[in-house]
Amino acid sequence: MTDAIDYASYDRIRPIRWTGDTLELLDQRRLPFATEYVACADSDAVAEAIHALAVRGAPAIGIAAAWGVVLAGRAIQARDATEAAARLEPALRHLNAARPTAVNLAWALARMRAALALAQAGEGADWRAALEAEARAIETEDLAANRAMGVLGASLIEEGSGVLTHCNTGSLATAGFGTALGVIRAGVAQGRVGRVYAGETRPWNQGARLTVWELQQDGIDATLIADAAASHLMKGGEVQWVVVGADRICANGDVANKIGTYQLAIAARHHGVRFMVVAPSSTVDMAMASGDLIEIEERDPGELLGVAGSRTVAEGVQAWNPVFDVTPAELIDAIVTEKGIVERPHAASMRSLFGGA
Ligand SMILES: CSC[C@H]1O[C@H](OP(=O)(O)O)[C@H](O)[C@@H]1O
Repeated sequence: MTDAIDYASYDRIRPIRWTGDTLELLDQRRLPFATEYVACADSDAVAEAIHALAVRGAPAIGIAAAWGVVLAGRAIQARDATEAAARLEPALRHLNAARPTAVNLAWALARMRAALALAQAGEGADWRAALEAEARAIETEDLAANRAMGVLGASLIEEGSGVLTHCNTGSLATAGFGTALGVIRAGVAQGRVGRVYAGETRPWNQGARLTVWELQQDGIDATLIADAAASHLMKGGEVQWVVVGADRICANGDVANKIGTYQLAIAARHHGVRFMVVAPSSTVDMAMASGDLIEIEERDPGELLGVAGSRTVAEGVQAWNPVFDVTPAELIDAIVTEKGIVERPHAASMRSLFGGA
């Protein structure tokens, strides 16, 4: 069934470009009406781009941070990998502080630290080359994982199904092809997904500005709905699966994802719609026991007070802007990763696929 998928045709959108000297990031604040790249010449610029959502999406921010470490390595002098590790630590901590919820950021930085430790063991081998090789490996592994998850997740979906997705989990949020959007792409190619619905995903509108634009580039018809229309859509029987991404998957199967995911899971269970979470194993955090321990990022309330720069709320009104929530494992029918599928996840089934912390 994978021969139905022309993966190369999904590679048109490249949110992260390493030029050899700088990191170019497709500015997702400007999409879909302007295609502009932010050129980052140092790791601080990468950290700022991650915090400002010029680049966003759990896997994508990990990949960008890895290249940020490569840029930091270009900016220091160090006799060997041991000295480099000490001199680079402030830059890694600054990158890690850019956003708290997606574990992929910390996971990628831990991979970069490990690459330095390995170079250290190699008696001061070319540690800059080791960092660049690791950043490239993180990126290529993510693309391979997405392509594998696409087919794996699609295999759960019966022919002609309707699917609702949330936020953006496509090429813009990853090294390519996407996580939940990869399942939708594979499912459409195989005739398993017949109808695609995307929630606008207030307040940053990742669904309205990014997901339906990505699918349009693929020639895939998607219907945009207001977040508030999701339960009404499910009640009408048009949707058999809700398919979403993740920012952190805990040891007991609880999942942090874009705000609004939790209420989609509640509505899905009420209406007999199945709920699938799709994420690479770099999003699994077996060291975090449950979702109530996850730090939920709260962003500027101003993101709620207007749209595209024009204010929609009266002056002086208070707003609260948590941008993630936690869906408990008992509301999830399947967690799909490149390592395999955990159906009806719980601590034991998570351990059997991912081992202990
Ligand atoms: C495959 S992206 C995973 C995840 O990241 C997004 O958050 P954000 O747009 O704030 O970076 C969203 O929660 C996606 O589901």
